[in-house]
Amino acid sequence: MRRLAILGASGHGKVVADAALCAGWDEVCFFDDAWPGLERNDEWPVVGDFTRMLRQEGADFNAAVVGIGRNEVRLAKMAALKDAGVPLTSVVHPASVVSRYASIGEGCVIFGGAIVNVRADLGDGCIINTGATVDHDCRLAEGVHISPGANLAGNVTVGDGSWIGIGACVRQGVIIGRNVMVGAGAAVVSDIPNDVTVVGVPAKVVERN
Ligand SMILES: CC(=O)SCCNC(=O)CCNC(=O)[C@H](O)C(C)(C)COP(=O)(O)OP(=O)(O)OC[C@H]1O[C@@H](n2cnc3c(N)ncnc32)[C@H](O)[C@@H]1OP(=O)(O)O
Repeated sequence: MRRLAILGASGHGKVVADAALCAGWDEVCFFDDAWPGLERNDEWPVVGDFTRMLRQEGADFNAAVVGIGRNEVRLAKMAALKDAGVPLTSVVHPASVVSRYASIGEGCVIFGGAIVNVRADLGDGCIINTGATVDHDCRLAEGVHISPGANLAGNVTVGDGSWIGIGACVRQGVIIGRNVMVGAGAAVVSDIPNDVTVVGVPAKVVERN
């Protein structure tokens, strides 16, 4: 019996749980700081807070994944789990298509309908959400989130902690900096510097983060 521990009893966490069970895990359990007030996340038990997860108390588990959408929080929790010696894993939904020539970092989640094409390189803690595509030779740094239905053309680079919003698209070869927010439905056709929010078609900077 193999049990996966998920940090973060949220909606995103539920999708991670469902993907994990589809991918062959026998059971999942959640850890969340809302425990012990929060006992369940939908179908699944919440068995402890983050402190208990770090100590591997509350339930036996074989590996852990962080199911938290906020990129900087996800990376910080992953680092703490690693320091505590908790084994991290990635979850890849069997109805995604991940090239055998792609490289997937530790603690990534790839949901149903997503495609990661040949020689794409994903850093640790990335989320490739439902139906998103990451095409050939893309390089995603750590903690990047590609939202549902967003499309990266070939050879796109995305920096640490950046978030590509739902339904956005990125032209081939574009370099997106770190800590960038690309708004829902944006079309990114030129390079984007660090620490900005861009929206629109074509995408323009509207805010410094
Ligand atoms: C499974 C899941 O749920 S995964 C989650 C997927 N979610 C996403 O991808 C969310 C992406 N987020 C967005 O697009 C957000 O709207 C952001 C980050 C770009 C901006 O959010 P906020 O800072 O809260 O902006 P706010 O909603 O207050 O809007 C400010 C202005 O920008 C405009 N605006 C906001 N988002 C966009 C957008 N994507 N494209 C164009 N204009 C936008 C608003 O219309 C508003 O304009 P106004 O001042 O003329 O009225």
